[in-house]
Amino acid sequence: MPTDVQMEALPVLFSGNDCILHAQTGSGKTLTYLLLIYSLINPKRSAVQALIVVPTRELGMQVTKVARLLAAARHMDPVLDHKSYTVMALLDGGMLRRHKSWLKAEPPTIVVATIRSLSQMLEKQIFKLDSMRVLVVDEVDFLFNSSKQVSSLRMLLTSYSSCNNRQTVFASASIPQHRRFIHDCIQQKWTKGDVAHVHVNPIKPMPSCLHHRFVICGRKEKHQLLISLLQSDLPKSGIIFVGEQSEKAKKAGKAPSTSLLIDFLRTSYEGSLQILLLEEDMNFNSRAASLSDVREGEGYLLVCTDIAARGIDLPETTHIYNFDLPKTAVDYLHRAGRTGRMPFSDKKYTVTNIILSEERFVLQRFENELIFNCEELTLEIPC
Ligand SMILES: Nc1ncnc2c1ncn2[C@@H]1O[C@H](COP(=O)(O)OP(=O)(O)OP(=O)(O)O)[C@@H](O)[C@H]1O
Repeated sequence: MPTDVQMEALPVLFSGNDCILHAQTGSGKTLTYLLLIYSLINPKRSAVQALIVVPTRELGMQVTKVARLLAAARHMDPVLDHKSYTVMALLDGGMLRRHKSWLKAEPPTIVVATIRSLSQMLEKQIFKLDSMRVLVVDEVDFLFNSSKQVSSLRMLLTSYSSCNNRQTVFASASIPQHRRFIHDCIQQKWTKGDVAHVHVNPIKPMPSCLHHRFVICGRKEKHQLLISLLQSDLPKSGIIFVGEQSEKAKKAGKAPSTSLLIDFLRTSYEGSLQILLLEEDMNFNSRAASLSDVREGEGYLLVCTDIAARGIDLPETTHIYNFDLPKTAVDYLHRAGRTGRMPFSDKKYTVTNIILSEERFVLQRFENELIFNCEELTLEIPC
């Protein structure tokens, strides 16, 4: 059964239009663009026919997994003569040397890539994108906002500007100033002039299955308050978002808040959930290990920075805790959207903000901007 965004976007995509897919977190945008890709590409052609650009290795691994699941299903189709679709993940921290020989020997049908790894391969002319039928940029607003990634993305979009036999899809739950963005897309020829803007729930960007709360406490009480919340909520699995360490604190050799919180939880949390960490400064193998533990484990408490706020799909997550408030309303939207990821479920999921009294106005601003209500919760903090 298609979700709302799939119902609205698939006819547009199947009729050949370029599309800005703008719909709530957890609404099924990934399957939407993958269904377009599988409807157009031909496994008998030996060329890269679809490219999906993602902002992080973690999201890339997830999209690759879904693309491979669909490839396996298509492989069973007798009409296709058992010719298989191949999906290559070209992601930062991957084994680019191994990929090089694979690319030279037999180009994959679909490439899922982070912009840096992709640019390296294109610069060295290891493969070509001349036969590309679909170009997807997932979490497009994040990529345009990222000082490290935006220039390479612009270069890619300009070098492979829109043409008649290629479809372009830009996807995100948040596209700030979307009219301006669409105008730029057409002006710069990143999309065709008749690009469709599929905007689902435009007046309610936040999924309605989320219940938002806040607790006010002093700076030194935050850790203990989190323990009290975990004891009373008994989450099935939860994600705890912590602010990123400032460059100044890094230079001063201070321990990051994530490590301090992990150490605290390992000594003070008495529940049964596995405690895991995901942050930028970990090496890629540890990052991959954390996420695979999350996916295979019984139940988890994932302590992370905003690295896990975009696109990551862990449907078991029942609770989100903002141990530190995010910087912007858009970040709030994406963090909160890591729960409530079962499109047809009528369950409620909880997002809890642990804030200082002086941060109440910031949260209020997010509420106004994203049109949701946050309820105050009072909790006894044990000494
Ligand atoms: N038609 C469907 N029926 C049931 N489940 C679906 C359907 N389409 C997608 N899903 C599931 O919904 C979940 C969310 O989908 P997906 O990750 O594509 O969301 P998204 O819109 O990309 O969210 P985000 O903006 O947070 O990245 C996934 O677990 C996916 O398997």
